[in-house]
Amino acid sequence: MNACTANAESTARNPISPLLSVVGLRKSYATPQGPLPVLAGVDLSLAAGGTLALMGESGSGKSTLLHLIGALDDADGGAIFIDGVNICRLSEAARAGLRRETVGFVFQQFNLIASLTVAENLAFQARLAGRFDPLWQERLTDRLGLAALESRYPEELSGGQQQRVAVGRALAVRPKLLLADEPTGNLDEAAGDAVLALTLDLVAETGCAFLMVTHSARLAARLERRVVLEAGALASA
Ligand SMILES: Nc1ncnc2c1ncn2[C@@H]1O[C@H](COP(=O)(O)OP(=O)(O)OP(=O)(O)O)[C@@H](O)[C@H]1O
Repeated sequence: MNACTANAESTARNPISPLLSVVGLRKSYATPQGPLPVLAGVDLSLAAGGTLALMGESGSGKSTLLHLIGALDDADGGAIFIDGVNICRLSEAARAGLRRETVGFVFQQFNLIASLTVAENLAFQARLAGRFDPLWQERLTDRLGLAALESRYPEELSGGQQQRVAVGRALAVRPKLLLADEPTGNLDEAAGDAVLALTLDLVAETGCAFLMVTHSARLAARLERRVVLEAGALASA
């Protein structure tokens, strides 16, 4: 049982909660100078199908928060409910299942598998999750403008093309929540705009919730809501 489990609310499932609900989340890192507090009681909620931009200065803890929501790291206290389940109370195996099936990730570095083609990269997560759907893969490939590139390898793609594959790979699983950490941070403005527009279209089509970390107020304005992380807590932007 981790500290997050010990401090979380006792109710494991809350049927009326929004898709994502973060309650009093706390996280510090151990450093040689002592604990570095990063999140000091973060509260956040996101409805199914909603889109939210997470902003804040460099080092304010945006990636830390995203990693906790994606069950990539453990909190020190508080609770994170996804679809009514407090993920802090899950076993490591159940958290791995959540990362595979329920939560999709897109990172600034596209993180494609170099030895796999575009088509194989697109299908990779869905096959792992036992959710490969050839019709959905075909639709994603078309919608993302990747049909002519299916047999290429990542090194033969532009950054924008690679990120479109990464978005498709995450959505091929039909996750309930898509988390993106600066997904356009390595792209020029035109390519970044195109990737975000496609992502928002597909997110709307699948009905999944979308939480995106960005430094760009211009891109954040494309999402329904914006919050800013400051001094360990969130405020509306
Ligand atoms: N594993 C770690 N160990 C110690 N300190 C860490 C660790 N990971 C992050 N930090 C520190 O925690 C703070 C928050 O980092 P985080 O990466 O979450 O910020 P961020 O808002 O995403 O920053 P950026 O916008 O620059 O990506 C920073 O001061 C960072 O140095």
